Amino acid sequence: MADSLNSPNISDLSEEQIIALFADSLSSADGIGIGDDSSVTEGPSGLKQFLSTDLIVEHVHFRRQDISAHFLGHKALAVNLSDIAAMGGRPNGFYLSLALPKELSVSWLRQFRDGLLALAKKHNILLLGGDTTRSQNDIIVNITITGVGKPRQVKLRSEAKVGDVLCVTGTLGDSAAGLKILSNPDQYAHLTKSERQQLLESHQQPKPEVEKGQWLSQEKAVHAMIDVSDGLLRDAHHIAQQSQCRLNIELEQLPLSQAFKSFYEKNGINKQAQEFAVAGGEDYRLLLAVAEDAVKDLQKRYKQKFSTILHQIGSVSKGDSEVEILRDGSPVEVKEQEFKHFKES
Ligand SMILES: Nc1ncnc2c1ncn2[C@@H]1O[C@H](COP(=O)(O)OP(=O)(O)OP(=O)(O)O)[C@@H](O)[C@H]1O
Ligand SMILES: Cc1ncc(C[n+]2csc(CCOP(=O)(O)O)c2C)c(N)n1
Ligand SMILES: [Mg+2]
Repeated sequence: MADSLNSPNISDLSEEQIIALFADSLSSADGIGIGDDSSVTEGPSGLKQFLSTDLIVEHVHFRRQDISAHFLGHKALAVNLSDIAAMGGRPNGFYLSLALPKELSVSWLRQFRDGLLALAKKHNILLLGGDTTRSQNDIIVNITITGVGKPRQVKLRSEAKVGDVLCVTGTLGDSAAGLKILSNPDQYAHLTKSERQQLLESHQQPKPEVEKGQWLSQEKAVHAMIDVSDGLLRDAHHIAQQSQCRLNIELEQLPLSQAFKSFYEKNGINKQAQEFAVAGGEDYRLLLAVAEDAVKDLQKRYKQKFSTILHQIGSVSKGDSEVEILRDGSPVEVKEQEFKHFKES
């Protein structure tokens, strides 16, 4: 008791510092434990087993009036599937834990279930168990997901190499723009109905890139992979820290959707749009470090397979474990706020 009186509270710590209280090091040399998008252990039939867990908390990850129960069910599973995708794994089962306030309607819960199970069915994965309890006021959802992959195809955050090229599987910033629209609906009347719809959909119904992750995992030239959940800047930082090299991201190369550009057009501030896209979170795209001599061929085959572009957005170089953001080749300081649950690390 006396100790807690003198103790600062946890808002003085970063998320990384809080996690470090439970783990000696965030980067385990063999990639087995804490520090990646999932843990990696021995699985059945000589495969590796992936396991990951994610919390969704009302007021932190969503506001009840902003998202239907169906979409929330979808999103709760999607963010977990994305972590398995980032490892190059094939998801195979999940557990669902719920803390629910007594006043919640049965109809809300049924719709949540339908959204969740529709996505589970699409990915052919089974609900294996969970836990159910009461909460005072807020809805809290936790999903733990499992997956498998071939040992040589496991993609870690720690394997980026100096000279690699950075690629991203799709546009960035749409989800963060969707969140802005939900927060200030009147400010974005200049968007067409379909632009608005597209941005809201990215936020409320993200599409985890499971098939792309598995396809990319077969490529030896893909050295490292992570999913972009906290925002490109923060997630690139995780690769930089764990691979102990410098990541350089070129703002002009960032893939931005037409709807996202329109979202920003009103102010005519394109520079700000790029910075918003680099900082904004919940994109659920894959960021990868690829051997430079293989990237052109990989992009060609990726285009043939998925009819979409694997965007080249930067490079990996020797240096401190930091991320440098460049505009026209010169470093810039990004002023947009990154998403942080706690203090800046
Ligand atoms: N309380 C905790 N105790 C032990 N390990 C933790 C704890 N919280 C997070 N971790 C581990 O720390 C690493 C980073 O966690 P984090 O939640 O940031 O994962 P992420 O994939 O980067 O983000 P997201 O939660 O958006 O999927 C992961 O390996 C995770 O398992
Ligand atoms: C009401 C509300 N406020 C803010 C946000 C934005 N947001 C919440 S969590 C997160 C990063 C990933 O989280 P985690 O690492 O916990 O998976 C982001 C960008 C939101 N979706 N809803
Ligand atoms: Mg992740």
